[in-house]
Amino acid sequence: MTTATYPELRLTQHASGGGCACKVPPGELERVLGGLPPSTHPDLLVGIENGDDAAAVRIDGTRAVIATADFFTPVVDDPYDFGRIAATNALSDVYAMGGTPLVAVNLLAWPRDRIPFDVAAEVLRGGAAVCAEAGTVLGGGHSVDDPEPKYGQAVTGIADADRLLRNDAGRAGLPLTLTKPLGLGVLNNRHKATGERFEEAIAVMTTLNRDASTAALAAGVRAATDVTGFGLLGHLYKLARASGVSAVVDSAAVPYVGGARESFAAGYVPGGSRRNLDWVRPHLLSDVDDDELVLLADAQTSGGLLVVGELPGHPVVGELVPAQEWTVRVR
Ligand SMILES: Nc1ncnc2c1ncn2[C@@H]1O[C@H](COP(=O)(O)OP(=O)(O)OP(=O)(O)O)[C@@H](O)[C@H]1O
Ligand SMILES: [Mg+2]
Repeated sequence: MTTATYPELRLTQHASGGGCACKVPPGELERVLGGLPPSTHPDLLVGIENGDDAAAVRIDGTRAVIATADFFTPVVDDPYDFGRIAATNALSDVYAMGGTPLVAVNLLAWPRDRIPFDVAAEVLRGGAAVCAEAGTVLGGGHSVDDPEPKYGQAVTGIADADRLLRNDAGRAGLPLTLTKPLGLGVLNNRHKATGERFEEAIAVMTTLNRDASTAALAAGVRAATDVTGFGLLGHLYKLARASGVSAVVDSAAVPYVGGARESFAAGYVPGGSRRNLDWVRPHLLSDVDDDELVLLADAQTSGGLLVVGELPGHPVVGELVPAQEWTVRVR
């Protein structure tokens, strides 16, 4: 079964949001999670206090289990690509903690009365292809009827308990490296509006963060996060805040997927990107205009790793500095 069987089908038209841009706004999420009782279990190495990428639980003297779940509405029309992107994004949070994903289970929601359920098979096939590439066992899943299609995975991984890539381990004086270009939210927004296909964006969103994670661990990196729905500025703000430092971004050094700037200038921008900027703005000092800031806050789907340290082959986009009255500066 392929999209050729349903040539008119446009998955993105069946969802209000799309991809990581459909995440709950960061400020609201933190307010609600703040009401949860804190976990004091002695083996919990990383919980929800700093909004890190996944939970980490020590299981013996050296190892930690990494647990995470991610699912969202279609970010592209092609069901196979949607499956690949959602799975790549779900595995990413394990890589962002410095872990190896061992087993994934599918999370599927489908409006069976509006989209043939056969199409869901294509989504699942895309997710399975990514797990095969990652060497992750796909071990089952859960499926529900839902007014909007959604897909993702819950992923369990393993990591060296003393070598996690945490978002609270950033130190002043260290460079910031970004392993994928930005602009994915802008291009996904244009794809949803026009149906145009952006091959480079799909290639970026289906690239595993595995190699970047392995390179970061080999380089002795201690702090990293993945850049997803809250954008570079949002995730960098969270990392700097959790680490008790401030961060400087060199806007000219930040890479973008081809066509992103033109698409932004033409008015394609997800609502989530502006919300991200609004959230960070009280903690921001900027030498650049608002358009540049919205691009830097663009809600990414299956974005790259933001690494505190240098990685060969990837651009340094800024640095961490001692804490200032602002948390993020863009120059
Ligand atoms: N419903 C929830 N209950 C408990 N914790 C939650 C819930 N939703 C989100 N969180 C926690 O809030 C933090 C931020 O979540 P968020 O989804 O932005 O991060 P993430 O897992 O890194 O996602 P992404 O796939 O975008 O990288 C994480 O620590 C996550 O575990
Ligand atoms: Mg994450």
